[in-house]
Amino acid sequence: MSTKKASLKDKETKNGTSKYVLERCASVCQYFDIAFKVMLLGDSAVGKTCVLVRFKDGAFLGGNFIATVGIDFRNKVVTVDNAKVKLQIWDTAGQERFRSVTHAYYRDAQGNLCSIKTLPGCVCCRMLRTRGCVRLSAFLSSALLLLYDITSKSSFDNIRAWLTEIHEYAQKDVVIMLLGNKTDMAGERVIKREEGEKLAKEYGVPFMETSAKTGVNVELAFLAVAKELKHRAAQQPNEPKFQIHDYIASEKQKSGCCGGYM
Ligand SMILES: Nc1nc2c(ncn2[C@@H]2O[C@H](COP(=O)(O)OP(=O)(O)OP(=O)(O)O)[C@@H](O)[C@H]2O)c(=O)[nH]1
Repeated sequence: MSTKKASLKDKETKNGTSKYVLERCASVCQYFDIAFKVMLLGDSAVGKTCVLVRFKDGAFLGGNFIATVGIDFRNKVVTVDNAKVKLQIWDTAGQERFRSVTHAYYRDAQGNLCSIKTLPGCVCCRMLRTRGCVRLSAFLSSALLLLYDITSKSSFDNIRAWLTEIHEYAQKDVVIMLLGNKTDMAGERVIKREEGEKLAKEYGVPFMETSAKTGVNVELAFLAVAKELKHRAAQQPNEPKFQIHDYIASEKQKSGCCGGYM
């Protein structure tokens, strides 16, 4: 730690809060305007970690499959309508034996006030109250990206069970999107796109097919839920409601990409 930081850290403000911590909190506050949680769910090996890595780093994790143990998260800040939106993306383990861990996080995926968990002794919540800063107002709501693998019938069949579980454990107003991953594996496809579309329509959730390998639709999936969450959080009374289905359709049209029920 630099001498400057060390000396700042040593100094206490009137209310006992270190100036160093306050300054760090303030700088992180400026980094984004609003934060949301996005959870990746679905059977083991459908590609949750790969989708996250594709979105976060623009790379594909090929090679040997290493199953996620427990739960992990990564942050990415995206721009939505000129606002900096921080997505805290939780990668869950698809294996049945970790299911109880995942359940605990469904509920926690909402209303978590202090997002700057990386700072020891973070006083951000106190800062929100004392400085009237509303930009970090909360993880106002959250989204779930539910994945199946288009080459695995069982992962598709299990989507109904996942949705039942989500309705049991998650907050009622959570944004849900269904993703059929691994579209690059056309030769091994066992689930037609229409089947994914039909299931999504039945549950009234947006749907698209993705490939963590080629990157197709991965960014669009995250941006669509970020936009939906941001609009829900900042919607003015006389503003028209954001339509995630229309947004996805128009973005796909722009890119000339594959259709899909939304
Ligand atoms: N061809 C292809 N392979 C993929 C794609 N996405 C993931 N994979 C492969 O599928 C395997 C499983 O991917 P993961 O991302 O680790 O799966 P996961 O859903 O996170 O699995 P758990 O951690 O057990 O829940 C790995 O071998 C990946 O390389 C994709 O879009 N295309």
